[in-house]
Amino acid sequence: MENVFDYEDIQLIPAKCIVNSRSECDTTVTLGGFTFKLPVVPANMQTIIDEKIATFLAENGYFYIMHRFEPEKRVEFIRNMKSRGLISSISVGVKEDEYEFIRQLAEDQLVPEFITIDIAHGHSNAVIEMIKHIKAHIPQSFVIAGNVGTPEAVRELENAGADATKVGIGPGKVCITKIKTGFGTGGWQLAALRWCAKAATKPIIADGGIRTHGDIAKSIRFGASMVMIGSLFAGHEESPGETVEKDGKLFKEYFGSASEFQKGEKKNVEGKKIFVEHKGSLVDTLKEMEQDLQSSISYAGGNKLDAIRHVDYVIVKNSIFNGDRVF
Ligand SMILES: NC(=O)C1=CN([C@@H]2O[C@H](COP(=O)(O)OP(=O)(O)OC[C@H]3O[C@@H](n4cnc5c(N)ncnc54)[C@H](OP(=O)(O)O)[C@@H]3O)[C@@H](O)[C@H]2O)C=CC1
Ligand SMILES: Nc1nc2c(ncn2[C@@H]2O[C@H](COP(=O)(O)O)[C@@H](O)[C@H]2O)c(=O)[nH]1
Repeated sequence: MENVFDYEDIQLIPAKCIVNSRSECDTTVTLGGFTFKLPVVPANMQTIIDEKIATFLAENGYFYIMHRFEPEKRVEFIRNMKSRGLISSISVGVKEDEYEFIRQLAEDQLVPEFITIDIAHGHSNAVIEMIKHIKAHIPQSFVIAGNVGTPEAVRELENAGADATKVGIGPGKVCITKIKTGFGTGGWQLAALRWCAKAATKPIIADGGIRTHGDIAKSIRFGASMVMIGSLFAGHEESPGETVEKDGKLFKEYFGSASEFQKGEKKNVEGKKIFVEHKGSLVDTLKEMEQDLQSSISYAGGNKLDAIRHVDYVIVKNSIFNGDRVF
């Protein structure tokens, strides 16, 4: 692999502005035949999304993926979303029970619009078999498969029938895969995304490592159709994590899906728990993300998201922040 870089190492180069106001810039994106307000999806993790947030996002035109850590609630969740005329978007694993779950959905003719296969090492026969199983039983569902970090993996999952692949092994804020295994895209997630996107014939979701709203634009530039984000969505009033007070300040917990806290046991732990500062309302963050992305589109010299895909860039190697803190 030549040129290896990450979000911090890149700056996008402005092109002549064609709008009179940033509000003219359109941040919408289409995935699986549906149009969403932002090319952003909160991570399918238990401290990031719950049924209430999923409903809010669906009602307001945002994409969401419900997590898979309360498997017994999924059927009722899909039924509820459908009864309200909302998109249902769930996650599955690859263990035996999940095969039965998919068969059950098919039998009940309960078709989620989106199914995400969510495991750590997605370049595996386990994921390939699950993609085929879903496509055999509920072919109408849009299948997102992951996570992967190489073009070979993207091709194999696409060939197995995945409608989109999710790229990112180890760049997450609460990830310790890189430390515990020595593997992953941590530290070069943006370059890995570019590498994978060159091989992809279907949409790619960039997952993990987003630390600023500008990183969303950079992900789009390097080939993502959608960006999955955990840490920036943690710590909101609405976030499911526990709230704690420390020295008069409010914090909320954010833990990894492969952490001891999620698993309830210390086995194959590849995630940790952190406390993030309370951030206020999720609505405000979504609004700010939209405004920042509208601004990115204007700097790209266009009025649609696609303009960002064509801008030039420079590699500045860790010097963007010039020693400053991000916020
Ligand atoms: N994006 C990322 O960088 C990472 C994300 N995660 C998240 O943590 C959660 C748990 O993930 P995961 O442990 O995969 O889910 P599961 O615990 O459901 O495991 C899925 C299956 O894959 C097997 N498996 C897991 N890791 C590997 C591996 N490295 N090699 C071979 N087989 C493996 C498991 O068996 P067994 O446990 O017996 O090995 C199990 O059969 C998910 O939500 C996932 O997205 C976790 C790590 C990295
Ligand atoms: N290695 C691990 N990765 C994890 C774990 N739980 C979630 N994740 C991944 O992180 C992203 C979110 O990243 P962020 O930088 O935006 O916070 C999430 O979507 C998963 O792919 C874990 O326990 N270990």
